[in-house]
Amino acid sequence: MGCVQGKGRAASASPSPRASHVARAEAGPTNADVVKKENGAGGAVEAVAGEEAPPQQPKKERRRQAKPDPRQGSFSNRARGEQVAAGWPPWLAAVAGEAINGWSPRRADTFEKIDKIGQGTYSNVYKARDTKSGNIVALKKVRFDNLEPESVRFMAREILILRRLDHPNVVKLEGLVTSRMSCSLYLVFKYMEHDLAGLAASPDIKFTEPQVKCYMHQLLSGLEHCHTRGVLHRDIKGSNLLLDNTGTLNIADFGLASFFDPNHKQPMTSRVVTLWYRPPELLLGATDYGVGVDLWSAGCILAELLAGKPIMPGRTEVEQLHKIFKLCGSPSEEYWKKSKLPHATIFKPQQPYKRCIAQTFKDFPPSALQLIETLLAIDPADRKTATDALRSDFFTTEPYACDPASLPQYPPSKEMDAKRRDEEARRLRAAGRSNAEGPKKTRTRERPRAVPAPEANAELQVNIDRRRLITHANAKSKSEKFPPPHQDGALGFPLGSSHHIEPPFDGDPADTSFSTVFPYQKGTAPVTTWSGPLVDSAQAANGKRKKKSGRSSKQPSTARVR
Ligand SMILES: Nc1ncnc2c1ncn2[C@@H]1O[C@H](COP(=O)(O)OP(=O)(O)OP(=O)(O)O)[C@@H](O)[C@H]1O
Repeated sequence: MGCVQGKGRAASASPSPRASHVARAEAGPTNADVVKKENGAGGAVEAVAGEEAPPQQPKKERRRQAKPDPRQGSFSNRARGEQVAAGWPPWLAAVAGEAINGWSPRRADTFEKIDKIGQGTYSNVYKARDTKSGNIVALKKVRFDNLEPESVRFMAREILILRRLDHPNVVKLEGLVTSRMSCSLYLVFKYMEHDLAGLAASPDIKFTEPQVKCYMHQLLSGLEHCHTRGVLHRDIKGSNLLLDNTGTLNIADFGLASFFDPNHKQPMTSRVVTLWYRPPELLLGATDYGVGVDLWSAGCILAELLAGKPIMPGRTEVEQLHKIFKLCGSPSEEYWKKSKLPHATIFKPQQPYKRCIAQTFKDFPPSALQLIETLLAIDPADRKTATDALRSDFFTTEPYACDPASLPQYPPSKEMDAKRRDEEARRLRAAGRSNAEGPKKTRTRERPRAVPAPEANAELQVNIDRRRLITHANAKSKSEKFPPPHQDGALGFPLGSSHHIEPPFDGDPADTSFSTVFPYQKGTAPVTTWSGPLVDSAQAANGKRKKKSGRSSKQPSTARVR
């Protein structure tokens, strides 16, 4: 992209002293700053930079911001100029001024890359050493293929949200790495050794009830904080729940998160949340939703931790809704009427489904079952709040949650580690050694992967296009000087499943993938088919079966919502 590493005058530490002031000033949403601006039909996302006024700006400057340029946000030219002078790249200052306000960029050469530890839809994540502090950190490199302002605004939204949050169970953004001449950006986080998906999928790990309570308490505490600060996470799943070796859980990956204000509702996209953890109202096209979406995902995780496997592993949106109705019952007549969900006419089953959570999870502890019943309520209003969940019998009756520090120290178990083990096992099998020591030695079980939030940022066409091209690298394990962002290219394979199976929605006798009784004990989880395609609900409902086709399976819905 023609970027060269410049001698950007980068300050030594980030956040700068002013940053903590900014963080304080950002404490808690106000009507003015909770301005969720997802795009309208086919439109671009409004400037994230306009979402909140910079704290403590001189009056004159605030007056000038009264009529902000909607494309540029409310940040003044002077402020942008100062940011560029401080070492920020102009493309970032131009559209993400608010997000970087008060911070100074860290230089890439002050980090030593150790390993690639994660790959997301929009990012590569590296373990690195901060040569200034000596700390081990995670660097999330956000890919910008050609610096489209919309992509940058999305990333700015993630940064703004992260800066608004400050809680022991929410990942903390410690700084940003870039330079004036760079085309990319690294987000610096504390390094976390595990993620809950990795641990839960490990055949050697079985959680006790106090351990499940410990993880759930931390998850719900983190969610309570997000929700009271006006943030919906919108992608709660095991691989986004990071754990360190002290047993602390951090909610991570705010790439799909959004500001919301229950008193000033703005329509939001329904195309968020990874499929297995996506609540029925989103599958039914709701654009007016709230904390219930995260609580549903939390309910799925609670049941998964107790059952030892994902409880509703749908391959398509249609199948997901079917699994939900079979387990949680179909919505009541009253709810169909009240909710006015866009896809109600398409998906309303002819015969109502009866709720059978209690029978399905009959071996679960009663207080856990009670909480699952609440969190997996079909009507989001019945899921109540994270605060209510924290006060439930599940946490106030024995056995109590264990102390995080008493949790065992686990060997590496990240999705990436598990993927490597799977790949190694596959390689050995392919080499004809499957009957010898291979599978025994690697002691792995292939992990199914949940379909990520479909068009994660369904709002953003450029990101959808990019997903078709995303590539990944074979991680190197040697420690090396961290390259400047612009030299650290993305590599690899196109994302997306090649399978494209659309099960019939109603009364499908072929659907044997869902076991209806879960013992409260982690058994050997079956090898489950992975990520299904993301299908357009309307097409699916029309019963169109698509052939195996990577491209069509990744076609975004053209319907867009704000
Ligand atoms: N602070 C951290 N410490 C250790 N590993 C991390 C950290 N942050 C992220 N990772 C790893 O990198 C992976 C991808 O990170 P993240 O989920 O933030 O990126 P993403 O591009 O938004 O991903 P996705 O497409 O899954 O939403 C995580 O699943 C995790 O394994």
